[in-house]
Amino acid sequence: MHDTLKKVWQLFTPAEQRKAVWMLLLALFMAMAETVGVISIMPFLSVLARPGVIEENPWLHALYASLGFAEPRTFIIALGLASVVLVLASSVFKTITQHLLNRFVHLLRHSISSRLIARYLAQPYEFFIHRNTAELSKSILAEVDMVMGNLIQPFSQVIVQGIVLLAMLALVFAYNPLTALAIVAVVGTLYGLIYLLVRRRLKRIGTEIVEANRQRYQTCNEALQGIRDIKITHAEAAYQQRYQQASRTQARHMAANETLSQTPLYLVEATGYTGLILIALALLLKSGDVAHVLPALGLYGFAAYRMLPAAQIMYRGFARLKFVSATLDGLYRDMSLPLPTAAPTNQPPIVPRQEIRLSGIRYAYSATLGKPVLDSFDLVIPVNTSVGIQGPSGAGKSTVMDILLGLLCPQAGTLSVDGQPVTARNLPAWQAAIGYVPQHIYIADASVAANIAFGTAADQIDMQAVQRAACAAQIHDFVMNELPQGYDTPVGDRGIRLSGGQRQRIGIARALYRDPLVLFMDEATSALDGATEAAVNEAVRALSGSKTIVVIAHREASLKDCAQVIALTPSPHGIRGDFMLKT
Ligand SMILES: Nc1ncnc2c1ncn2[C@@H]1O[C@H](COP(=O)(O)OP(=O)(O)OP(=O)(O)O)[C@@H](O)[C@H]1O
Repeated sequence: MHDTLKKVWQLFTPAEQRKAVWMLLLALFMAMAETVGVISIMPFLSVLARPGVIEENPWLHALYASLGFAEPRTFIIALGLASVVLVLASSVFKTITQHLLNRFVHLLRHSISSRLIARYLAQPYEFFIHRNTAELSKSILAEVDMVMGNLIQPFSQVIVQGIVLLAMLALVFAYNPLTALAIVAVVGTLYGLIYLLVRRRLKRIGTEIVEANRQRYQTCNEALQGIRDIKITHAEAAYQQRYQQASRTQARHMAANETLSQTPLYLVEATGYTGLILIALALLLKSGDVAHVLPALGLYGFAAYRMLPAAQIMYRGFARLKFVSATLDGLYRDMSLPLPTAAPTNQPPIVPRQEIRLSGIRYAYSATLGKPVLDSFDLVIPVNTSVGIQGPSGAGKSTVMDILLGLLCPQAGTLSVDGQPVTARNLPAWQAAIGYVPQHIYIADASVAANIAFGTAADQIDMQAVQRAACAAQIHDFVMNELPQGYDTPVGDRGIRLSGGQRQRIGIARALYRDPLVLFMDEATSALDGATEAAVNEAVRALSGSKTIVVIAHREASLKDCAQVIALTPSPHGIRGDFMLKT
């Protein structure tokens, strides 16, 4: 448990840790207010039952005398009113404190999930090659909530209720130490035994629920992203079943968690009330006078009324700590991902004047570390020329492009621009100089203009640049003549309202929006008809008259205008780095 709490503590920023200490203090005051509220009824009950107690009890006597009461009846009324005021004041204080605690917990949820998404986004591209994106969404959206709901919120309650419990016990102890010890023994043994019995099961279902959640998110993601293939292959039932299985496991485990963390309440409640009746009978038999028994019974009754829920809430907090520990482990691991040192953002773009060069590149994907895709690979791209990269499927064309883009970091060799190596520090400056059209274009559910000016805030979109890029990409006429709201027309989720070729042209326009001097195109025109492809290629070349263009294409025709074509060929040893120059 110490380990779990340490992990939770480390999820907080230093400011949140300080705030947590304040919250702890507030919780302490809240518990004290609660205790004062409950205890304040005791003098009232005592005097009500037996006014003679005013003379016997020095505190009550001093109060009675100093406030100048003439008769017990008005004193009883005053005590009753004072108790009501104290209970009301304590309720107001508790409500305010509870709101502050709730605010703290929910802002913490917001802070942790925001920091988690920021940490993911700061990871190098290679991180996303290894991790399933549905799993990352699950961590940001579901697991932070799960940890907050099952751990931090209940834990703040454990503290408040723990203090209430201690205060009540102290009260009973002051009145009758033996009874207090008996309560500790009975309630402690009951909860302790139940906790020992269920904790393994809680941990197991807590681990299984992480896996069930992963499956739910992944299935949902796959089913909705691959809906076309699902429709064609009639795979709806298979996906539905996969989702149902995971969802049912999750539901069963959630229910088991609820039950396991609630069950003792009924048992302990029954034991508590049995104990109360036994104490009442014992007191009555001993004194034979109901008036003598009433204050003691009032005290035990109130103590039980506050203690049993407090003990239950504490037990539930500990049970949930066990249940959620597997989820917390995953969250803690991801929140501890190293943050790459942020490169300065105000560097001017690295615009090549002579050449872009790859030298001695070795790159192996981590899944196949022993089998590099590229080994001792060299490539020189002179500026203001267009270079084509050709080769059979799987030869490593996209890998070369990803290294040129700075998305993949080679294990050996360098990418340099005019002799200046591109490193993590100046990578943003290199990327600011390039435009890229990927093989699969991602279209956001936004307007045509927002998709072309991708990543630009809506009020900062340069419409002139949008139109210039759209004209070059041969999409301007379509946007103006056929879309109902022109550049403001929403294109639907992943551009579902557009044809493949239209999506591709939007991708090309996006790469051209910032009018980059270097343009990388990975199968960028493969979905276009011959005439449109020729027009796009011509427009790209003509756009500034002096661009360095690197094109990957399967089709010879797509590369016919390139000044040189590099053909990647797999070597007999599985190492692909040989290339031949066609001019
Ligand atoms: N994430 C990855 N993990 C492991 N291996 C990978 C990964 N991505 C690509 N590969 C492997 O690297 C090799 C080169 O892939 P790459 O995508 O660069 O080829 P390509 O020439 O662009 O192919 P295509 O023309 O089919 O797009 C392939 O053998 C592929 O299986």
